[in-house]
Amino acid sequence: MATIIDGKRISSEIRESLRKEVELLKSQGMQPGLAVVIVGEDPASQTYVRNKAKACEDIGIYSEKYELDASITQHQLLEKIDELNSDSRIHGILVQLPLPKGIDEQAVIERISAEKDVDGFHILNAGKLLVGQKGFVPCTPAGVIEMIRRTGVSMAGKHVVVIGRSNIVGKPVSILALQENATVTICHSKTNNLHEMVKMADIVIAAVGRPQMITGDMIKDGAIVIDVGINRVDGKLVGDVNYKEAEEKASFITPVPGGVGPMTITMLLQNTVEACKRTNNI
Ligand SMILES: NC(=O)C1=CN([C@@H]2O[C@H](COP(=O)(O)OP(=O)(O)OC[C@H]3O[C@@H](n4cnc5c(N)ncnc54)[C@H](OP(=O)(O)O)[C@@H]3O)[C@@H](O)[C@H]2O)C=CC1
Ligand SMILES: Nc1nc(=O)c2c([nH]1)NC[C@@H]1CN(c3ccc(C(=O)N[C@@H](CCC(=O)O)C(=O)O)cc3)C=[N+]21
Repeated sequence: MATIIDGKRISSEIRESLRKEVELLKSQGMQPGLAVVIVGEDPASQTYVRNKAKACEDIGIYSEKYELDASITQHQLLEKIDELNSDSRIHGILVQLPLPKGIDEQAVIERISAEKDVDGFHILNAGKLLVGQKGFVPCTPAGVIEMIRRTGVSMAGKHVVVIGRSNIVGKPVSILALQENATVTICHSKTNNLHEMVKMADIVIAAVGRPQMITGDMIKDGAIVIDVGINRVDGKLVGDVNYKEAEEKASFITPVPGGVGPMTITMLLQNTVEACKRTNNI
C-alpha cells in the first residue's frame, strides 16, 4: 500500500507561509497583484480561474479577473496584455489556455512581459529554465518537484520516466528532474514499448491527458507515482494513472483530485509573490 502525497495538505502549509509573507509585504506598502485573463466560456477553465481568484483572496494577493468574449480579436487581446504589462498594481499575468482558434497562443504568451509571466511559459523563462538561470518555473512542474521532494526520497541517480512532452508540463518537468540529478526518459505518443519504459521507472510522472492509461502492471514495485492528468469522465475527475492498481505497487502516489492540481495553484501564488518581490528588488 502506497503513502498518499497529499497535495491539499502540502498546499495549505505553503499557502500559510505565503500568507504571512504577503502580510509583511503589505505592511511595507507592497501588495502582490495577479491578473487572470480568460477568453471564451469553457466551463472547466472557468472553474480553474475561480479557484485561482479565491486562492489569491485567501492569502491576501490582490487579483483581477478579465472574462473576454470568444469573439475578441488577437489584436484586442494583445492590447489588454499591454495594459496589464504597464499596470504597477499587477505583478503577475496569467492568460488561461487553451485560447480560441484563430488566436496565436505563442504570440499572446510572448507579449506578456517576462517579469510578469508567472506561468513561466514565455520563451525567455523557458530558455532560462533550460540553461539553469533564475526566471519563472511553470507552476505544474514546480508543484510536481515539490511533491517528490516532500517524500524525503532524493531524485539523484533515480530513473524518472515522464510520459508527455508538452511545453507546459512534460518538457519542463523533465528539465527540472534533470537538474535534481535524475536520469530522465521522456515518452510520448510515438514511443515504442511504453510499457517497458514505464516499468523501469523509480519515479513515474504521467502528463498525457488519457484517463487511467498507466495501469498497475506498468509500475515497478516501490516506485513513486505522480499523476498530473486531469480528465473529466462521466462528470468525475480521474487522472492518467489507474489509481487503484498503481497504489498496490507504489511507495508514494498522488491522488486526483487533491494531488498536483492544488499544487499548481500554490506555485502560481508563490510565483506572484516572487514577481512582486523582484519588482521591488527584494
Ligand atoms: N494538474 C494540473 O495542474 C494540470 C494538469 N494538466 C493535465 O495534464 C495532462 C497533460 O496535459 P498537457 O501536457 O497540457 O497535454 P498535451 O495534450 O499538450 O500533451 C500530451 C502529451 O501526451 C502524449 N501522449 C498522448 N497520447 C499518448 C500515448 N498514447 N502514449 C504516450 N504518450 C501520449 C503526447 O505525445 P505527442 O507529443 O507525441 O503528441 C503529448 O506529448 C492533461 O490531462 C491535462 O489536463 C495540465 C496542466 C496542469
Ligand atoms: N495559462 C494557464 N496556466 C495554467 O496553469 C493552466 C492553464 N492555463 N490551463 C488549464 C491548466 C489546468 N490547470 C489546473 C489547475 C488547477 C487544477 C486543480 O486545482 N484541480 C483540483 C480539482 C478542481 C476541480 O474540482 O475541478 C484537483 O486536482 O484537486 C486543475 C488544473 C491549470 N492550467
